[in-house]
Amino acid sequence: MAVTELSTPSYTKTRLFQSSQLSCLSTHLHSHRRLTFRPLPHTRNSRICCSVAPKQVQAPAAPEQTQDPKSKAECFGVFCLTYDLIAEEETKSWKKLINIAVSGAAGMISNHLLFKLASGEVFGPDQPIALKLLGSERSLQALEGVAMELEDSLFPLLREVSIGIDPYEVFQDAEWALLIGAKPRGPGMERAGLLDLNGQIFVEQGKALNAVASRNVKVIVVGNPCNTNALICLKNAPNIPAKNFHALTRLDENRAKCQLALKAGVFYDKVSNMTIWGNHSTTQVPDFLNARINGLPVKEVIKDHKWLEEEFTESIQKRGGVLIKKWGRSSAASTAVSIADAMKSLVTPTPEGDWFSSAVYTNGNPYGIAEDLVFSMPCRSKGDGDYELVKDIQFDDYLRKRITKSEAELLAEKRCVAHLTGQGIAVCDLPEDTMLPGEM
Ligand SMILES: NC(=O)C1=CN([C@@H]2O[C@H](COP(=O)(O)OP(=O)(O)OC[C@H]3O[C@@H](n4cnc5c(N)ncnc54)[C@H](OP(=O)(O)O)[C@@H]3O)[C@@H](O)[C@H]2O)C=CC1
Ligand SMILES: O=C([O-])CC(=O)C(=O)O
Repeated sequence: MAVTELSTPSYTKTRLFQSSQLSCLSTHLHSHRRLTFRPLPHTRNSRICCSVAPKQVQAPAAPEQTQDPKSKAECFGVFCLTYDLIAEEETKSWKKLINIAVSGAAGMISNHLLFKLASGEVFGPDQPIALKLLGSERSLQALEGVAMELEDSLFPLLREVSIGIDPYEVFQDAEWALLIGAKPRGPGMERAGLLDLNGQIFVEQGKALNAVASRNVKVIVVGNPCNTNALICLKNAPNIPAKNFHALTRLDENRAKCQLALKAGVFYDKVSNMTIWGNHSTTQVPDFLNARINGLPVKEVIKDHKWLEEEFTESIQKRGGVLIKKWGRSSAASTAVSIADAMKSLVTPTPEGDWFSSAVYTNGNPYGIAEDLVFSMPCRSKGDGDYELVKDIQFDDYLRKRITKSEAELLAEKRCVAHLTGQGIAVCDLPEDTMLPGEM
């Protein structure tokens, strides 16, 4: 590939220059989606950048016709350019590129999340990223629209974007997999039907992660019912540590912190140690026994314990549904914020004495919760992507009873998807047709 060193080695300028000049190239590449562009190794610390003259762009290789282009993950537009990385002082200190795969990438949550990730908000200003976006036949065109917006955003840290509809392609070498895509429950659909339908998606995606993702990929399942989808996914990915799978309950934690702050008349950064226990459903348990406001137990600050047990608890369990009634669609922006929070909690050391909630695999948990579930619990991280469960937690009868109810629900969901987890024949005896937060 011919590359020319620009006289002004300003990284920002270079990116702007490229993008404004390359719209026609981008179009050209779109109209030749069948062509395969052979990427050069992604290098760091070299002092050359891509230039704008057509000859300076890597020439497309001869078309390879062996694979159906629809099933192949392809780089998108300006992200198909290969160039040696710029030699700005800034980029010399950049870390190694990380691969982030996102399913449901054309959906509403992703539409917020992708831009947060690309901005550097989660991994910091020295962490370049590659986004690998999974869509479907039905969403492929919308996915191109998403990728076009990413192009137009000129994010310096966003080095690669590829889109595709085959998880075996898209999840290749993924170090993070954010599994957002799932079918919403339609009118008249039983919860068992939803578990089965979405479960099939997570069987396939678990198998694909197992086959092609990084062996230490961190997986966050958002698509509902997220706890049981995460269980299905991890059971179908036996070569990836079960500990690496999370189901998102950070939105519930954030909601609970906000409502406690409101009641106590403090700003929400004063609320800490907030655990959500159990399922991301209306049986979830926002734990006001162990949470703190200004470092004090919540029950010492909010004396109205009846409010905590009844109004507060129910308002968190059902907040997603209330929001849907007002908005006409489910929480997307705040969910994206909470996914970013959940990721940051794993890559940043947890502040001393505090913790965060995540639904993780119960395997030797210290709380007596049934093993082999994905259950939201209090976690701490050293910032290395891993976590440990918090040990010094108090329980009382109220908390135990509520946790047991959510546990029973998850055990029933597990029996209902046994055919998808390799654990025998499914028996759907869901105790009551409890709801996702958004179904109320
Ligand atoms: N855990 C949590 O805290 C929260 C979870 N959620 C859940 O996140 C998920 C995504 O929400 P959101 O982005 O708002 O939803 P959208 O409807 O905007 O996007 C969902 C995506 O799921 C994909 N999908 C997969 N299979 C189907 C199917 N059979 N029918 C229709 N779409 C399908 C679609 O992408 P494609 O066609 O590319 O496959 C679609 O783009 C939902 O399951 C929602 O319930 C939402 C809020 C909070
Ligand atoms: O059910 C949904 O899609 C919405 C949801 O999970 C929530 O808002 O917590």
